[in-house]
Parts: sequence; C-alpha cells; structure tokens
Amino acid sequence: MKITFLGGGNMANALIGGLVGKGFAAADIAAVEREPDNRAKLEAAYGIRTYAGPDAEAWNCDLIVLAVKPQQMKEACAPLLPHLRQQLVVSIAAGLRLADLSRWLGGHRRLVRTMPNTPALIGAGVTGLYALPEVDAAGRAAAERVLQAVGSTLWIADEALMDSVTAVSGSGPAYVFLFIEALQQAALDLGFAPEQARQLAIETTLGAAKLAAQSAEPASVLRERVTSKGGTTAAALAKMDECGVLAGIVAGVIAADARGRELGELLGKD
Ligand SMILES: NC(=O)C1=CN([C@@H]2O[C@H](COP(=O)(O)OP(=O)(O)OC[C@H]3O[C@@H](n4cnc5c(N)ncnc54)[C@H](OP(=O)(O)O)[C@@H]3O)[C@@H](O)[C@H]2O)C=CC1
Ligand SMILES: O=C(O)[C@@H]1CCC=N1
Repeated sequence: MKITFLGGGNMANALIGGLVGKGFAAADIAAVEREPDNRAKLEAAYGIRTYAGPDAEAWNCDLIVLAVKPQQMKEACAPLLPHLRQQLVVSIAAGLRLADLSRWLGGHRRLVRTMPNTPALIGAGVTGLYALPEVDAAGRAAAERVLQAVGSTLWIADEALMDSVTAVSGSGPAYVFLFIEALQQAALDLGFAPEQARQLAIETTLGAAKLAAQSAEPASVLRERVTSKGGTTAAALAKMDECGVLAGIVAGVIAADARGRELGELLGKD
C-alpha cells in the first residue's frame, strides 16, 4: 500500500514515525510539505520521499492522509482534485466534517475521518475512525491497517462523536503532559534535582497508567487503594478537590468537544 501525506508537521511525523517503526517500507511513504525544514527532517529521520508542492507523482498512491490544519484544508485540497481517482482519503483534521471535505474534493466519497494522537510516534496511539457508507470493507480495512500500525483503533458509528474522540484522546496527551509538568514542578519545589523530579513524575505516570490498563478494577478503586485513611494521599486529594482539579479537567474536555463542533460549523461555511 502506497501512502502519501498532505502536510508533514507534528502529527504526520508521529504517524510516519510509527509506520516506519512498525516496518512499513519508507519507499512506499511520501509527504507533500511546504516547509523545507520539515521536509529535511522527514527525509533524514525516516528516509521517505517528500515533495514541496502537489507534484502529480505524489498522488500516485493508494491512500492519502490529509494532515494539514483544519483551517488550511480547503486550500490544500484544491490542487489534489485533478489527481483524485479511487484513492482512499483519510482525514486526521479536528472538527472537519466529511460532508464539507467531500464538497471540497469534488464529491469524492471514499473518505474516512480519523482522530489519532501523538503517542502514535512510539506505537502507543489510539485512533477513532468514522467512514462514509460508500467506503467498502477493503477501504475500512486499509484505513484501519495504517492506524493500527501506530496503536489501537476503534470505529465510531456516529460522526458527531468524532469531536468527542478529539476532546478525550486527540487532545488527551496534552492533559497528561500538563499533569507530568505539574508533578515535576511540585517535586522541584520540594527540593529534588531536575533529573530526579523527571524520573519520579514520569515513572509514576507510566506505572499508574500500566496498572490501570492491566487491572480488572476501575481507576477509582485503584485510587482508593493508594489513599490510606488520614494519610498523605488523602491530604493531597482533599487539597486538589478544594482547587477544583477534577471539575476543571472534566470542564476542559467538554470545552475541547465544543471547540471541535464550533470548528466544524465554521469550516462548513467555507
Ligand atoms: N497535533 C496533534 O496532536 C493532533 C493533530 N491532529 C490534526 O492533525 C492535523 C495537523 O496538525 P499538526 O500536525 O499539529 O499541524 P502542523 O502545523 O504541525 O502540520 C501541518 C503542516 O502542513 C503544512 N501545510 C499546510 N498547508 C500545506 C499545503 N497546502 N501543502 C503542503 N504543506 C502544507 C504546514 O505548513 P505551515 O506551517 O507553513 O502552514 C505544516 O508544516 C490537524 O488537522 C489537526 O487537527 C489530529 C490529532 C492530533
Ligand atoms: O489541538 C488540536 O486542535 C489538535 C486536535 C487534537 C490534538 N491537537
């Protein structure tokens, strides 16, 4: 399967890195990316072909991944139109609805909307996928094969829920990185050296996530097991509750979901 990325920025890097790491042939991967530095990085890191513009040769592929910003998509898609045949087009753009993308692509209907996340770079991503009814089983399998190379996948039956996937897992790594930053900052404030603060914060996050993944019990039970009555964890959780940490996280995810819908509506007016 030959794959061409339109856009070679952060997320294309994560996906291409994951694909090459999983043994996808670099010779079968290309990227159209207008920034020379990004092209040089992709070529050096993964040995893939890159194009500065929408060269006809770039679209001689089976699957196209649309990986530019949602606000750049309409303009970026225009030069693609004359080269669209039966390629499966997989969008990773937040908010952008397939009805609008199809309109910009001259009515092309072999479209899959996906939402991966940056841990794809190390094969630990999770991706929600939604396909138009015109995409046959082989097309769905092709999209799934690409995204499964970089982590786990789940099909979403209702496109409206793709904004919610974006809010939970697409943006999710940022919430976890913020948590790591906060834990590290606290460790520094308590007097640890930077490398010790990093080790304590990252290994704790990693270990707790692995334990939650491997345990049959819900996260709430695992949390209770750390929390001795009258102990240190109880003191921390009470203070975090007083600061509105849990409510803040839930409200933040809901704001991300609303922003996805808002983006979709704005883009649909184009
Ligand atoms: N970052 C993330 O964690 C995730 C992002 N996404 C989605 O992935 C998409 C890409 O995001 P991200 O990788 O962060 O964005 P980036 O800005 O890092 O990457 C997009 C790249 O495409 C280039 N570009 C834009 N228009 C064209 C064009 N017409 N031809 C060639 N290259 C072009 C941009 O150049 P320039 O800088 O000059 O504009 C930029 O280098 C977005 O739609 C986003 O919603 C999905 C899941 C997670
Ligand atoms: O922030 C964004 O809009 C993109 C989508 C999910 C992660 N990053």
